[in-house]
Amino acid sequence: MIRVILTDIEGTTSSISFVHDVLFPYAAKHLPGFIREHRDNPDVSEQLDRVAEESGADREDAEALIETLQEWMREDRKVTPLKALQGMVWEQGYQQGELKGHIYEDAAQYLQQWHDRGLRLYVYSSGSVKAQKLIFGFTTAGDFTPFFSGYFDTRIGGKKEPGSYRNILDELGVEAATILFLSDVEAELEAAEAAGMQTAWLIRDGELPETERFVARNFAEVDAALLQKR
Ligand SMILES: CSCCC(=O)C(=O)COP(=O)(O)O
Ligand SMILES: [Mg+2]
Repeated sequence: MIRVILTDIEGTTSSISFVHDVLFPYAAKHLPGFIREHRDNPDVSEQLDRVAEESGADREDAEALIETLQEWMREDRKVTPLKALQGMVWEQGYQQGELKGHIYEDAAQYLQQWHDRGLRLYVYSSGSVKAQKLIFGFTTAGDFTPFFSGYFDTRIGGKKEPGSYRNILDELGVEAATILFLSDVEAELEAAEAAGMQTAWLIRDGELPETERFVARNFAEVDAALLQKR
């Protein structure tokens, strides 16, 4: 029986377009100025140490670090220090009212319903935990953070690695088969299944793939097929 929902964000609860056409350009525009202004802040400085370690760029050369980060953004690299810094930049945007998180209507409706029906809800995204709390805290449909019991990001491991899902299982202390992982990326579903979790593949647009895997267009279909038996 499914007791826990673990959900991806981009392409699952929220549109790919919001992340790629709004959030990522916002970070690309504001990150250089943010780093120049806040490079001595301990949280920023810690992430810049990690950018230098990971890239081999000179830690003392802020412009070289910024160029590395811009390159990682162009390549959509899911690197923890980039994701942490993007979250800090987006925080300013959400707080100033320049950003509002996108959430699909069906996701909004069922996240609330599943919470109210006693399911425990968790997020697992490549976006940092800060970024996850922001997108769900400042959505166009209100604050969804009260529905979530916890958040996981790349600090627990990459989303295509079975070990990351085993780490999440250790943290949650529940049987793998009681967790339903929702994602739009098949390689992530394969990794979660290798750890014993149940999965649903969200295909929001375009043709449905030929697959043995459970596929849904939206959260209503997930609910009807997998969660009504509870
Ligand atoms: C937390 S919103 C920004 C999401 C993000 O930065 C990203 O790279 C998308 O990752 P996901 O694992 O949600 O597909
Ligand atoms: Mg996704």
